[in-house]
Amino acid sequence: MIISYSKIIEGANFSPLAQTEVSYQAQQLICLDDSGYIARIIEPSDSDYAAIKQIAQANDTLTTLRPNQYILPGFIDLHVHAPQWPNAGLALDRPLNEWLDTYTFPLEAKYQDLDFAKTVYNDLVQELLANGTTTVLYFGTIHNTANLELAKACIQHGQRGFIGKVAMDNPDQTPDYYQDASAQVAVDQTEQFIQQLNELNQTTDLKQTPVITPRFVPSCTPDSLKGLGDLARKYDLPVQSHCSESDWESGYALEHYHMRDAEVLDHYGLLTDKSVMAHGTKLTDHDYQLFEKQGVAVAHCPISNVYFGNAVLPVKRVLTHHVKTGLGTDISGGYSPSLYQNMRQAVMSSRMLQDGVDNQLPADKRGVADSALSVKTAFYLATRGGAESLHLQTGKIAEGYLADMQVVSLQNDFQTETSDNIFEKLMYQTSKADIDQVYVQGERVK
Ligand SMILES: Nc1nc2[nH]cnc2c(=O)[nH]1
Repeated sequence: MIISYSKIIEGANFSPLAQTEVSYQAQQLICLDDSGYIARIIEPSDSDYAAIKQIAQANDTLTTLRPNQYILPGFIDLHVHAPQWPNAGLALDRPLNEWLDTYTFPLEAKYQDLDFAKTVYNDLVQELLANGTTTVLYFGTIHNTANLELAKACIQHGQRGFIGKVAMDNPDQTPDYYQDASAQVAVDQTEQFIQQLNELNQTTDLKQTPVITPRFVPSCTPDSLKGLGDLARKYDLPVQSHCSESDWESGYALEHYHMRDAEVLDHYGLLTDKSVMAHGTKLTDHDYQLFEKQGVAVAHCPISNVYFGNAVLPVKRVLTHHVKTGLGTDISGGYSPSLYQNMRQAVMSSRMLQDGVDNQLPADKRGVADSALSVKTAFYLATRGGAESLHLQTGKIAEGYLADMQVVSLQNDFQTETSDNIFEKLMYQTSKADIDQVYVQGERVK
């Protein structure tokens, strides 16, 4: 049957097939329905290709790509601190706890100023979209009015946001100018934000999801962790936190709870199949087993981990344990808003893990065998890995998936005889300026 679609994009596309495989199609019609899904993909060999293309041309709903343009799924960033955007690129030479106290908490405290919040959040959301990122898992601040501004910026500019009011009530680990006044306040404000966001969602088709967000074990008290675990269960919502990010962080849990920090979060009901834990550089095999059992995902933040992680996350090992894994920029522990840059760093860090870095050691003692990631796996993490972590039907160019896509130009188009060459060049050479179009749920947002 010949039907018309709300938009059709004609061109070549790459899409993840599996953790180590990517599919390439040289020419297809990607047909979108009016709820923002890919309704149908039509091959040039299909008998109705020409007729459907002609209808779209007549309706002015066809976009035909140039020969050097490629469609990719939109990226999913699993870890962004929205309020830290003004600090991107600053102070990365300090250890995590010092960086938080000296640079991060003073900046986050400023978001009681709504004008400041609006300015920063509008800029950040547009910047991430311009970099091809269509869904983001955000930490906000402790301030609900500012967190709502972040949600409004996502709606206005057309990005799918998962947004958490940050809970941090431990007076020993948070400054008095930036903390929740008590565990009860942290939990009540989190519940209030859930309700406020649900109300805001009545006004839009692009739903923003509230996320339970204990900052990390050190900045919360046992009472707030327990209250937040109860909320996660009551509302069946995603949870995000930092877990085993550094020697200091994992040491804190051992010293104060005599448990690993993953176990502390699990004890309070915060590890569920909707939980996304950032970093995890210090997780053990025992923790991976716990994550697999509970269905917890890891947000791998390869740039940030170079500065604060104290180790390289062995992504292949994590995947071998069947732990869902995606990528995060961790602005501003990571300096770049681009998941392309993070895919590259994921590959580079994994190769350094495999070879080792101490040139005084013999080759066979220097590294961790079988650690190197391919760029195809990095692409998987930025697309399907993120989507699986958030239970989203996206991250793939396929029928029945959300039409979250980016159209990228390959400028340096020498040596492009094979689709693998084209794919590798796109992964390693794309910059923001090469991302020509971005679609979220079928709407063009760049
Ligand atoms: N990278 C990073 N780690 C944290 N641990 C607790 N808070 C933070 C943060 O803002 N950034």
